[in-house]
Amino acid sequence: MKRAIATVCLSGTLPDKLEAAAAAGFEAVEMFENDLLTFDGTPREAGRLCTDLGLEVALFQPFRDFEAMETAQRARNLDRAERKFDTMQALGAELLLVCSNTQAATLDDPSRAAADLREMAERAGVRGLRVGYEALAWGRHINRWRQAWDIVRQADHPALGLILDSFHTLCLGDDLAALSDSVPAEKLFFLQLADAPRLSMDALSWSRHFRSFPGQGELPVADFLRDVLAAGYTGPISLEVFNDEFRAAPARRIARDGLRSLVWLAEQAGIAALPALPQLRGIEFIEFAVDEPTRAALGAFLVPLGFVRAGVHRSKQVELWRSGDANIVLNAEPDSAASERFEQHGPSACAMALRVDDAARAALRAEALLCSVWQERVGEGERAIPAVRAPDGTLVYLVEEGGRAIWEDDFHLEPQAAPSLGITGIDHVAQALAPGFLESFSLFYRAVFGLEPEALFELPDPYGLVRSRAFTGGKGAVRLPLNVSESGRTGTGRFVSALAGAGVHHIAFAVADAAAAVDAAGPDALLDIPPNYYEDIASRFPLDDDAIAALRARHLLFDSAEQGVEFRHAYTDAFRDRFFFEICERRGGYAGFGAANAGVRMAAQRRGALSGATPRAHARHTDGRTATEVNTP
Ligand SMILES: O=C(O)c1ccc(O)c(O)c1
Ligand SMILES: [Mg+2]
Repeated sequence: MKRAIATVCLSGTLPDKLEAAAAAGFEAVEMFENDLLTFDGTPREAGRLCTDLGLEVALFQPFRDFEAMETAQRARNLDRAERKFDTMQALGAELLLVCSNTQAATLDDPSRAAADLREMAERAGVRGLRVGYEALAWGRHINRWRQAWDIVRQADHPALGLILDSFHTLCLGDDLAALSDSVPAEKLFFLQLADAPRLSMDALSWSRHFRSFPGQGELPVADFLRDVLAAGYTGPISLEVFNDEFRAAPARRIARDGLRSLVWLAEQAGIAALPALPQLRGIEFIEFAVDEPTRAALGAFLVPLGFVRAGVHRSKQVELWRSGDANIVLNAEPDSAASERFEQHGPSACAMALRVDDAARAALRAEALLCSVWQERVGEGERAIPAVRAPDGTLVYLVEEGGRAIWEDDFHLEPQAAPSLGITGIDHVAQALAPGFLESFSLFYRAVFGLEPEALFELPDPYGLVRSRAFTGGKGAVRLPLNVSESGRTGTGRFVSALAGAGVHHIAFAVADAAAAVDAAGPDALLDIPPNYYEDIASRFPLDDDAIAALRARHLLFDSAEQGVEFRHAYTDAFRDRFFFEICERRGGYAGFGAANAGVRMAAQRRGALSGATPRAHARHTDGRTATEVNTP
């Protein structure tokens, strides 16, 4: 089955778009008329460009406002069609998309529409061309595929068929029920696919600005594809996405995301197999790129959370820091992926390791989904751990559970002090993304690791809104909230600009008892929360005075989904106004992230940043000792 992409999906000039589509591996394109109009060359030259790149022009579009007009306009429209047929023949495109008429002047007369389309198809057929009719969701009289099909059936011309577009059907809450009973396979001329987030707005604005690739949104596109294939469709599967961010992003990245979405969708629709999804067991470690001074500072910053240096790498300038069962790797090795990251971005998380059932199979799946798989050079006797590159270049290591822990192979482990905070592991890792990366990351985590999107939250930072959607998998073993802010002044926005890119913004450690953990960390380790917050908590939740007092005394934030399903959490200040840490306790299967508290947290962190205060957790150990000394009894 041919895979195609509409030129409108991609940024740049027509040659940029075509090169990106070909480089990603598409076999065909839909030529948008506007991309041809602005191309500095003839349609024949555009066609040759496609041929040279190995791309078929599977469709030319759109042809608008054609059918069911008054008589005078009808003649002009047919002339207009003839001119476009000339263009198509020069271009080497055989199929024209006619979208349903949106003009106020169009007649509500399906017979007229059928007669007009029949005449157009007759003229196309003479030239060996074909016409496909698509119902736009905002068409004046025709906005459902069933109406479009009634007209195509009535027109009854071999050069006229139906074009299906998942967005136009799914955005209206419609589906393809009865498609295979009503439409013969040879009348299905073309298939366009797009996903979108569920938004409540008019269909036209939604379609023109917020479409996304399958798997990046919330519409049941895989079901849609399955229904079209069940009806016997064998033509190209083509992506048609109008998206403000995609238009501005590098064409090659977007084209690759597009093909990744089709590879994944083929699996979802049951027409192709990929190596099975990994079983996710948790987050084994987070790795930070540091240099020597930053390593000491970050180590010291982690001490109040119970972290101690637990090991030193056998051959590299890498340390393992550990609190309970949570692992943080501080990598200062010159000439490594981490040092490259440090040079470009300063202190930042450069890798995350997921515990999986089968690392080799997970890597094969990632490769099948067009991800680059990376392998750091290893020393004698050290473990080779494959890593997949996330869309921002961060490495996602694949660590197999069972057998010897990687730490035993690669590190000289040091005897540890007893864990003082009761940290049981990494609860979640939140990433701040530059605008335009949310769709890329969503598809990456969903397709490669099977993480599923949770509800979307809008979090009020004092200086702008932050949009947040968490991806979770392995029954809560892996939780990754993704945050995006259009404003450069929010915590998320400042982090993204400081980092010149996306990255891990905070790491939450799971504890069994948040109150005990805060007590163990000490009164200054965690962020102050204003008293107003606790007045509000008292009004929102059925907590008694003692429970409120216990939260307030420890600056713990609280959330509850229902009786007994509760979340208690607390944050550090940000390390150098960059990333920060959280401890959290889940009770009764609480599955969220305390989104309602994010605004309070962001305001408190902003106060800290504006007052120029030394990060609290850091301040405890500015007594002249280095992080290593602090850890050495
Ligand atoms: O937004 C539009 O006008 C438009 C045009 C052509 C299409 O195929 C489509 O799905 C939408
Ligand atoms: Mg369309």
